[in-house]
Amino acid sequence: MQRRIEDYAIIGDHQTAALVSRRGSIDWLCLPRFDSAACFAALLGTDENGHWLLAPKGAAACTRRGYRPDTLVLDTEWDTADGSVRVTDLMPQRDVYPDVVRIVEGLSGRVTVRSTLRLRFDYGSVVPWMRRADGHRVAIAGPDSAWLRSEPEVRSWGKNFGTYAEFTVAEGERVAFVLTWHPSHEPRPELIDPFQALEDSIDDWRAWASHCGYRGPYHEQVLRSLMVLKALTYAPTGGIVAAATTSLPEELGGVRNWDYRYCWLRDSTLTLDALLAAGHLEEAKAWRDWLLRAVAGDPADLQIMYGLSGERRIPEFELPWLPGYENSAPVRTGNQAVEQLQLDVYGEVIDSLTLAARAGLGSQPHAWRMQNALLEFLESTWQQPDAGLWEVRGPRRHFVHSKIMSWVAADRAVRAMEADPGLGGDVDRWRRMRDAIKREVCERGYDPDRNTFTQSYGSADLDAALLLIPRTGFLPPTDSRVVGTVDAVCRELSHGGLLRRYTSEASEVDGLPGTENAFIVCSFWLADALFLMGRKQQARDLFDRLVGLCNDVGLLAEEYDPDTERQLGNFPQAFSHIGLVHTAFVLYGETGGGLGGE
Ligand SMILES: OC[C@H]1O[C@H](O[C@H]2O[C@H](CO)[C@@H](O)[C@H](O)[C@H]2O)[C@H](O)[C@@H](O)[C@@H]1O
Repeated sequence: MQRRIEDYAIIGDHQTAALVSRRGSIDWLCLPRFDSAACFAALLGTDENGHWLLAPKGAAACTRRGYRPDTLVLDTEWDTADGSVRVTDLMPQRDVYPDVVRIVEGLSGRVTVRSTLRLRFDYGSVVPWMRRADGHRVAIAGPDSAWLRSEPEVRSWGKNFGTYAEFTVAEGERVAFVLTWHPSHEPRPELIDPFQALEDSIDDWRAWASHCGYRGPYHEQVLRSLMVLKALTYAPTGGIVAAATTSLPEELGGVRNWDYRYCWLRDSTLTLDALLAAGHLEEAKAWRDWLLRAVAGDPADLQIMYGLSGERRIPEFELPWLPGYENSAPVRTGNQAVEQLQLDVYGEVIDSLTLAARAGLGSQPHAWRMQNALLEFLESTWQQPDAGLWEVRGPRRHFVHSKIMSWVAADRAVRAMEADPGLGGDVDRWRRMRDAIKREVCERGYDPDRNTFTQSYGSADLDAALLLIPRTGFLPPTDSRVVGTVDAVCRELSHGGLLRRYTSEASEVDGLPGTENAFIVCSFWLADALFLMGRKQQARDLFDRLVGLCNDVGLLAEEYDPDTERQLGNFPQAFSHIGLVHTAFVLYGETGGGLGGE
């Protein structure tokens, strides 16, 4: 059975998230946090690695599905020969421990529904002991325990290390299942009322969505993207994960499989910019506080990513018992990129803090002190080669995008000090740094013969990250070198009308075997650049195409293969949804001129 990435929808409780397929199967869920071990890992293996199927008996994919408007509550419906039935999936905001609520409702006729639950703790490897207690089914193994109950109680039985239930529903009848996780050494948590939880979830999401400040076309898709970004935010700390999954491949059958369940400074700051643009200040404040805690200490020890609570150690290792999505092995947890030097993050952090202050968050003395410390570190580091924003695993290089983002760091500090001399500090020092970076990039990162900036100093390769130049303010969008770069990137990186990050033959740059597909956010960057250059219709046409890549419930993975028309890479990915929101604001928003620059 093929599990297509675009067949999944996300539900979540702001601490973790589950992926639900069109068959009605939850095939991915990590408990209790995004970065915990998965108890349903069928997505990266088989049903035996854990899943929970709830659907009409013998049914295949649903007839239709969709989120309740302005919520992350998912309705999946089947029309069968015996009638129609709906399963409503949600993860209510938790008090202490996480719950998955699945409510079956008869819509017409009388339909037999079956639940097949295979809990497999520790990424699909541990089969728990199951027993009955107080009318519940209880799974227990090592540190994990999960309780399954239904309301009203329905007939259930255990077989072949699975838990089954079967019942019929007629029109208007409802049966709710609640799966609750808790540490196995603790007593069973308080029971929640699943029907009340449904009402509360709907109210909570709608209240949040009502603050969305975007008023342009594609409102529904923009709002859905913002909700995905909100769902990827870990509420207890304010940290934001890059995606809900690990190891969904960038190339089917390949090794480019990474764990995205951590907080990248780059991805988080861009998420924040998107949320800020739409008026969500609360998340911005929570993230700024998270950042100040996470990076506290010596600026030389700044990491490019952290765990959800600011943890610094995220060791990368493989899970050999999981065959991987469509045999794309290895499956990895942790991420070795945590050890890399990536100079762009300084610019992204400082830019984002500047935007947050401007958006009304108010300045925070600690934040300004931290920015100065970061700049001091960058002053002595910007001339070094680094791994770049693509986190290449080949040798370090002088990536042009990294240098430009170093320029952004100095530029935003200069501008903040010019606007508010009371901030304190040596503005001339950062002016000198800013000018030195610009001089060097224009000399060493630009190829006058081809009229394009290049991926790294002296290289012939191009890089889609160069499309960000106009939005940073490094050069105006109409500068002939910028126009030349945009044209060259379009020519050389185009793949089925979308863009790759860099030339696929550049595996000596990224140090990895194989190749990859179109990297979705890069095409949004192209739309932004085209718009800023005045090619507005071309930008709008591209945006239309990109919005059309979303799956039926508005979700995007990291990459897209235009040949097979399949989504690839981790899912749903913040980067891609950030791109959608940002470009909508650039093309149609009231701010009109972009979020991250002039
Ligand atoms: O391409 C190799 C690298 O791929 C991953 O990095 C990508 O995802 C990050 C999270 O969204 C993003 O910040 C980065 O720009 C992307 O290149 C992976 O995390 C790396 O370990 C890997 O080297």
